[in-house]
Amino acid sequence: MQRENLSMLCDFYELTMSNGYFLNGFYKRNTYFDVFFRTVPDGGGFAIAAGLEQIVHYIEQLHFEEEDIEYLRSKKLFDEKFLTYLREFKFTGDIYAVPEGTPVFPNEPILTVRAPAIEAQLIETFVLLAINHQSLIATKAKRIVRAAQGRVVLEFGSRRAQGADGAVIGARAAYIGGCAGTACTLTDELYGVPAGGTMAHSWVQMFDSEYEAFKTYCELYPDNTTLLVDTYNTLKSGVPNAIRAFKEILLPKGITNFAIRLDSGDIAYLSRQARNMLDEAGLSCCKITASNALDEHLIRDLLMQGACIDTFGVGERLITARSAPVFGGVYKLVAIEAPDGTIVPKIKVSENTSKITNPHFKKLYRFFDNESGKALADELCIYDEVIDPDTPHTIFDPNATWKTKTLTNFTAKELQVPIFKNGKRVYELPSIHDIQAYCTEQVGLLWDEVQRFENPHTYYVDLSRRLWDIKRLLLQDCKS
Ligand SMILES: Nc1ncnc2c1ncn2[C@@H]1O[C@H](COP(=O)(O)OP(=O)(O)OP(=O)(O)O)[C@@H](O)[C@H]1O
Ligand SMILES: O=P(O)(O)OC[C@H]1O[C@H](OP(=O)(O)OP(=O)(O)O)[C@H](O)[C@@H]1O
Ligand SMILES: O=C(O)c1cccnc1
Repeated sequence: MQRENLSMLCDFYELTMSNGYFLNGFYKRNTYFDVFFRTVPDGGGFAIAAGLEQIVHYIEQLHFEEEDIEYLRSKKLFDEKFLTYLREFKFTGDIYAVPEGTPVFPNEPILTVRAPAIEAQLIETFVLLAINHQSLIATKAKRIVRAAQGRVVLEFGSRRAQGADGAVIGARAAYIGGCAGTACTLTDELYGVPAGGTMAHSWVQMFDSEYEAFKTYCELYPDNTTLLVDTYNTLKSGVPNAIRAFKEILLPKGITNFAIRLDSGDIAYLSRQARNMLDEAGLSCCKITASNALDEHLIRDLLMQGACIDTFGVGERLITARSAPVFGGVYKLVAIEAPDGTIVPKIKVSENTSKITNPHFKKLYRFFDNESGKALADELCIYDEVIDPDTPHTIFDPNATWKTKTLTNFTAKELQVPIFKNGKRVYELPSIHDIQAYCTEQVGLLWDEVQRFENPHTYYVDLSRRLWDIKRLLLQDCKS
């Protein structure tokens, strides 16, 4: 969380390598690292980038305390001069990243670090954990929200999250992905994600009667009351008692924005029956919330069954991204600077061609069709390449180079923006509401074929001709 110093939250090898860089004279050598991922969770067509704000806070407070240095000394592995260097350690490099909420695709750099070797190495673990966690949850939330087809989705998962960060930061990411709010109070206090909720079964059980429980709650919280109707018998007692409480307590006050919540049983059937009962009682204003181990598949299924649901409360399957709980973002060295400042591209080779990295300090462009406004393809270019939108631009599939497409009436947008320059922040963090709105807008610019749940079209992430040539030469020259 943003108030803690998390400099020691790194894999131990970052420190042993850094000690080695220090002793081998590499530590002033500028390096370039890219963060990218290889597959979209759940077989989706796109992911949502998130986690940058936590990285910014982390970088800004990056330093080692005396007690950290004492701990490292106790390991008897680190050179005294390295430990002295850590005393003054701070981040002095550059970071470029796509803004949070941007739809992103496999193999493109979400974030790029240019920094002296030790600095770039030491931040690897935190940078990856922030992006991997929040991008995972934002991507899952976007799927769930899209399945709800405009209905409200609330994040209810804190109690089932994997730890405090999983809950608090996870709820932040869920909001970026389009949830309307969260049950997590701390996420509201820290990040301004609207917190709210309904009631638990314990409230209903506490009173002598269900009606008394409902009546008391309506009197206490007349605005936005949601009554949980499944503690005893949803249709025989829960809904009738709720109708009575609404009519006796809220309607006379002119209040009409209330709801019931269904949390067990056949939600499609119960919601249709409850809707009929509410309508017949003249309470068509009453909304219906549903919860109980929901996810995008169940929500789609419920809607296909004609469920009458206005709001979905989604907990465990969202906050743990249960169906695909790993966002495989990686942090790879793509270039180093020679002592004269020349940028030397580096590649990581693999038997598995999809794991071969894209070398060099790069730019990431997204092309939009000027007529439809839709995103056409992304292209990775060398850092000094400029794309002229007034000249036709031919892109090609890097894995099947004969497949080409020439773009004419297009806009080219650079996706990464500078976040840090020489260790100083140059980026103003947007509000969480602006991030959510940006995410909604940008996802709307993807073709439906890329957005669909099953077997989406693969969105093109191409390499410029220059980058492709450099990659090919590096692969030819590569020495083991
Ligand atoms: N109509 C439906 N179609 C598909 N899935 C549903 C439907 N109604 C409920 N579910 C889902 O079925 C799962 C289990 O519900 P089930 O009725 O077996 O248990 P429950 O209602 O939690 O039981 P309990 O009464 O003990 O709380 C939940 O994930 C729930 O969201
Ligand atoms: O199922 P999820 O998607 O995780 O949604 C959150 C669940 O948490 C609550 O149940 P819980 O049994 O923990 O408490 P309650 O019955 O006392 O509300 C709530 O009633 C939901 O069922
Ligand atoms: O407010 C709610 O209804 C709620 C909050 C957390 C978990 N389940 C439900």
